[in-house]
Amino acid sequence: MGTASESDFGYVLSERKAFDETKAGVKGLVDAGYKNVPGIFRHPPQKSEKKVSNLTDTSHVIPVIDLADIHKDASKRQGLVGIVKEASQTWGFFQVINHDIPVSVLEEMQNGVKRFHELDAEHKREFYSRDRTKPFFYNSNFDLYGSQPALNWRDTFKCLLYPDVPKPEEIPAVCRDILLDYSKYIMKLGILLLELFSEALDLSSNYLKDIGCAGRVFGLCHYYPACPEPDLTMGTTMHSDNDFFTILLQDHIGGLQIRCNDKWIDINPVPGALVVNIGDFLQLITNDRLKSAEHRVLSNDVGPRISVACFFSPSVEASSKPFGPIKELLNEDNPPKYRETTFAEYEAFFVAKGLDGTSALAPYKI
Ligand SMILES: O=C(O)CCC(=O)C(=O)O
Ligand SMILES: [Fe+2]
Repeated sequence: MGTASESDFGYVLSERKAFDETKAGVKGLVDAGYKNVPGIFRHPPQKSEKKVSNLTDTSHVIPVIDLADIHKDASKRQGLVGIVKEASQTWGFFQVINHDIPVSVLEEMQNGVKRFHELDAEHKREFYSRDRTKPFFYNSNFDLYGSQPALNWRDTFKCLLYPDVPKPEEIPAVCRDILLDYSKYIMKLGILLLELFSEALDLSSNYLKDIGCAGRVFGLCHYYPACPEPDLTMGTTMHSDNDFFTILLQDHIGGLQIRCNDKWIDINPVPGALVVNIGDFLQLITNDRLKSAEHRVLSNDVGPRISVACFFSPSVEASSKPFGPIKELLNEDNPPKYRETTFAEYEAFFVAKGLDGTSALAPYKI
């Protein structure tokens, strides 16, 4: 795999394979001293869709919701539910602070992810896999063999967090303790968010939890190496998440953007905050009451950028059961907008398609 020139941009299966077989990810390219982005990572020009700063235009500020008062009294809670509802309907994204996860835990989680990705290549390659059923594995570009035109400048490890965590010996020692710790905090916050989403929909507090919206949770722990030519590639191409909702921890580097009215809006890092976003499956079961937003991550000449995305999905058993718009949310004026589907079918479609910029929800629209 030589250094690519401008002209050999494109989908070259043999080069993707050669990259895969290094089992060293994008970090391996950087360590090998690549000064140019190889052709398989070169995206068609898209950053010309200019970044929009949300600093000057207050209509583009994604809310930062302070959860400190959530258990204080009913009217405070009602107020917060209103803000969550508004943000989930308008943006599909918000940030939360005072969420009860100590900053020391957030920092150690980022450090643990960094330590894993910076293990020596020989040790790390033992964990390299494309077997999605494994409770812990790492690779680069889950959709490497998909149809998307170019790869992303990112490596990822995936760890199951609920209902089971991997056996201790299945998790590398450098991130074992913190993953086990983080999973407990994330479940608690995830259940609270499901209560708030339920209340925002005028359903009973436990509704979304009881239908299995926190049946299985896993973390995607991303490492975006500094990129020598960041304008030629992407950290993560545009997509919406294929789950009910996601709790995302991002570091201080930035680059996460959401798409709104054909503009890209920055989700600026806020110290101590977690980003929450609605996934396609919550949009489907709420019949478009809550919206999943398309988002992407720009690559950067500064790095590595670390992020941890915790995906809330149906349990393995519930993945083969049909989900459709919640009956309580339907009436004559609000007929179902989606046909029923199983999560397994939807997920298989999402994975086969890869992050090619198209919607995985569209085929289920009535
Ligand atoms: O790294 C990020 O900030 C976002 C990652 C993401 O969008 C995802 O894992 O679905
Ligand atoms: Fe995402």
